[in-house]
Amino acid sequence: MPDIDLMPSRTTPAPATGTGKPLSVKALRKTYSGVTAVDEVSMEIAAGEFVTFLGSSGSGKTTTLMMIAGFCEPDSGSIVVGGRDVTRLAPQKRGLGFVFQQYLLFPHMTVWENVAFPLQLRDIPKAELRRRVGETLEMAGLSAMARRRPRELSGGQQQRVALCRALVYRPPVILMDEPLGALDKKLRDQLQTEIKRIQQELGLTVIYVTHDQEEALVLSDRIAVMRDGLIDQFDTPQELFERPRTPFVADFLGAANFLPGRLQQQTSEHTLVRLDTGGLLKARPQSAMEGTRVRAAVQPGRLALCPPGDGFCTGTVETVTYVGTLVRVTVRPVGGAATELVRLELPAGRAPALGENVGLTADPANVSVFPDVLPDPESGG
Ligand SMILES: Nc1ncnc2c1ncn2[C@@H]1O[C@H](COP(=O)(O)OP(=O)(O)OP(=O)(O)O)[C@@H](O)[C@H]1O
Repeated sequence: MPDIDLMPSRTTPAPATGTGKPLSVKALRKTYSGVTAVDEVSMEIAAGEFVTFLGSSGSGKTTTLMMIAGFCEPDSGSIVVGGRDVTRLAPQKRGLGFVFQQYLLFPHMTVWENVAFPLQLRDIPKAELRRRVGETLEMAGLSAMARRRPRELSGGQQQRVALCRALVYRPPVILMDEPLGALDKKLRDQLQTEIKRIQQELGLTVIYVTHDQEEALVLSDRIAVMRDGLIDQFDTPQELFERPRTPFVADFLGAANFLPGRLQQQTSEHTLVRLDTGGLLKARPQSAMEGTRVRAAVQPGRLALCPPGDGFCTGTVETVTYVGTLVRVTVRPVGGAATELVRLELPAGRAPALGENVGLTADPANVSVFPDVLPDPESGG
């Protein structure tokens, strides 16, 4: 973590108004001793958008955020905030708000003083300051704790104070790096809802970093799925789910089943895949060549049971696990060489019996097809 000065400088320009693009990133690149951490990341973020960088550890999320914040210098590329190129500006001159996993509150100051500090730095008149701090604390449910010091607060309350301090001066963009990472699951869920509510109420533009898929799905208008320093796909949660562009996205977001087979027919309406288990699976149209090896991806929640012989595959139920109102089922397909279990998520009322012989079916609109990178078994490779 760099030496962070969280406060805006007195010369920070007025935040951009709610029009146009508050943030534009072009071809950002960063290498560390020959290792590429971020490789040509570009994106445009609209006013009021909640955008999340999602990816596994080491995918370049924090490095990208730190370059936008100004704590890490890019090798190349540019960052434009509210129409102004800030690529070479110090963090405190970019006028952005920050919330990190570590709360970084001033321990000797009360909650009120912590939140008022950014406004004092900017010489905001006293009456205006009182109004804005009061409103911000109220919104975050912290009014009753205004006189406490950080050590007298829980982790969740401290993080709310940090959030208030970031939004009290209404920066055009707020950057958050795993802000809920140190909290337990229940508190995380509660604060996610609060962050989303405040963001929507104030129309804030937020860039958020997390490795937690569920958190990203709950919070985001758009998610940039990152892998090896690159954005695999930058889309709405629904698009990522329904139209993943890479196997990585399908797997990372939906823990998809990948069913190997060969592309049999391609029309403008659908793609037909002859699965290795023998059945025919209909998917949405793709741009792969007929005859090539492919993997059909379908999420567990998008599969349904049908009578054996009716669907794209028949198999035996191996496990049935109840998870609240859902039931997780695994099916061992019969036929062909494929032995991978197929995972389903069904409403609890539709649970099959262990050992039952079932058919599997899926709406073609929910099936993606990707070229297979594995050697073709029929070519002897
Ligand atoms: N200061 C540094 N020096 C050398 N390598 C670095 C440095 N910071 C990051 N890296 C490397 O750059 C890559 C991207 O790191 P980054 O922290 O951006 O990933 P991340 O997706 O945020 O991961 P995490 O979720 O674990 O924080 C990693 O391979 C990491 O080891």
